[in-house]
Amino acid sequence: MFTADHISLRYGARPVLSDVSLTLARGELVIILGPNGAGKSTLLKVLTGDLQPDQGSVSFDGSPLARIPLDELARERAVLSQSMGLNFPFTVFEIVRLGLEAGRGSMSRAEVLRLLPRALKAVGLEGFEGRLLQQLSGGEQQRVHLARVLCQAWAGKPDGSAFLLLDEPVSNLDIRHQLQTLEAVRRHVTGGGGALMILHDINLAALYADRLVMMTEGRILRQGAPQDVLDRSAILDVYGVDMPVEIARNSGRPFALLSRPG
Ligand SMILES: Nc1ncnc2c1ncn2[C@@H]1O[C@H](COP(=O)(O)OP(=O)(O)OP(=O)(O)O)[C@@H](O)[C@H]1O
Repeated sequence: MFTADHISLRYGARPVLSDVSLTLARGELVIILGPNGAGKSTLLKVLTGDLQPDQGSVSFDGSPLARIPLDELARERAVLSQSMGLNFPFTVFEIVRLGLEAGRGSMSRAEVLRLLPRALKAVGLEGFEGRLLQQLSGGEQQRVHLARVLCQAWAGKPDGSAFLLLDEPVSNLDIRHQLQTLEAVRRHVTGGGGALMILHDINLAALYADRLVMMTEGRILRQGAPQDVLDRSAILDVYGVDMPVEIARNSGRPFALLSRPG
């Protein structure tokens, strides 16, 4: 379990996170919503250990995050960042295998290699193994990285208990692949893992989250079950956009209606 306790962080003089507390348990899918610049990615980077908070602490399964060796951490949680910055002529197979290598613990090389086709299938990229990453579309590239992250999580914890920490994992995907990706994350969580995602689509977040976290200006405004968190006034507060919220008959989940401002 991840526990972030009273986190504050500044970039130079600018406060970016102010007294943020958040937990993430196995068996739970937590989705962070909030406007550009709210501090969502910064919070995720604090949870991954990439950024150190100025105040507060992060622990994983009761140990301070900073005390956990990086190779062990790589088996406990797999991270999808917003930008990958990979400019080498790697094939899809090579990229996804990076995840296997990062996560590989006690599993044999042959065992982990069997995870690769499963991950490519989960993101709808069967048959893409030999293609060069640079020659794929933006959405296809994003799905390759998702497959890499899934492989890392599965290889790291063969019992399915690893955590996925995903920064806007569906930002380039069409609706079918958005749903396919979120279903893969949901399956991971149902199988005993944990997942934290940053999304911008309010309705997609409300449909999939066990817990929604609404951030604005470096703070958590509300968190809880989607039906408890998502309402017209919260959306107005956070985004400055008036969106009536109804309950969808097919899912029983809240959904926000879009209309032109003014
Ligand atoms: N390396 C940095 N140095 C200085 N300021 C930064 C840095 N990274 C981010 N910021 C600032 O910190 C604030 C929070 O950034 P962050 O990336 O966490 O926002 P976000 O909620 O993830 O936004 P988005 O939805 O646009 O991805 C922003 O105001 C941003 O300009």
